[in-house]
Amino acid sequence: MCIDVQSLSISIDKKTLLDAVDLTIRPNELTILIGPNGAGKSTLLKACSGDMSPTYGEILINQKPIHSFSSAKLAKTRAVMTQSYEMGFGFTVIEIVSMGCFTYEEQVSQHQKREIIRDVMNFMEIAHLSERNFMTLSGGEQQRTQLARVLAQLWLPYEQEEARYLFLDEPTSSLDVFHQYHVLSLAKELTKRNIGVLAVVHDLSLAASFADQLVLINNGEIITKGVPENVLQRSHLANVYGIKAEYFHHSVGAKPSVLMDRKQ
Ligand SMILES: Nc1ncnc2c1ncn2[C@@H]1O[C@H](COP(=O)(O)OP(=O)(O)OP(=O)(O)O)[C@@H](O)[C@H]1O
Repeated sequence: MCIDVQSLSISIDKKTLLDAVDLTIRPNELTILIGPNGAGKSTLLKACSGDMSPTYGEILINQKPIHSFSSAKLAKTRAVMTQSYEMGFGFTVIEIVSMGCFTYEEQVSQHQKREIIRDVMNFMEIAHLSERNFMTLSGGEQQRTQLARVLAQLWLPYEQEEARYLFLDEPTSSLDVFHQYHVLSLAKELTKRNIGVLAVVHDLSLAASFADQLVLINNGEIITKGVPENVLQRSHLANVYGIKAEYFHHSVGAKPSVLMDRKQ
């Protein structure tokens, strides 16, 4: 069980967005995509979640081609948080979170759905915002609301033993330091429920602290992938970001970090 991306290429109007990408996204792992602006991270996330079609190559979810999934089956198999929240207009927080329950069928009672909504709102610390209009929230509050919505979609264990997946495009971009760690800790926690998580994160230290698999992308290609200490080598950081920086992990209990040289 995994998402298997094989020789994936995507081109639009003669521009190559992704070029021969191979990647495995495993349940029980947090995979983090890093890379400069315009590298192709969101495009790869959209392709893996079924929101964008390959020009070449194949994406298998749990051994089945992604294009063979009905939209209902896809919605039960994966949840997606994108960078834009076009659906927020005119809704309260609790209404938005409730939208995450659309995949649950008759066997889930209204009472159970209310419990799911309550639990995910508590989890994301937005219960006090329940009746607020989404458009009046701060950027961080909006992000936590959208996260609660996608969590609601995957909150109940799946009846079959199929792996599921969560896609998060820059889930920490508007969050303060506490909530950045909270959200990635939560993503990591979800991997223990047979869920594979793919997230785009710009902060290299944050990515290094949480990723089981780190994937460095530039110009639509995977430059390297693996454990953070191998990916975040000085030469890779220099070539891809044009920065002088070093990966540090001082002791087992401490989080790793990527430190920039004083002189660039
Ligand atoms: N629909 C599209 N049509 C044409 N070009 C596109 C389209 N979508 C994305 N691109 C281009 O493809 C490249 C990769 O975009 P993508 O959004 O995947 O980058 P990213 O790594 O997520 O960047 P960022 O960190 O800035 O969010 C960019 O140059 C972008 O302008």
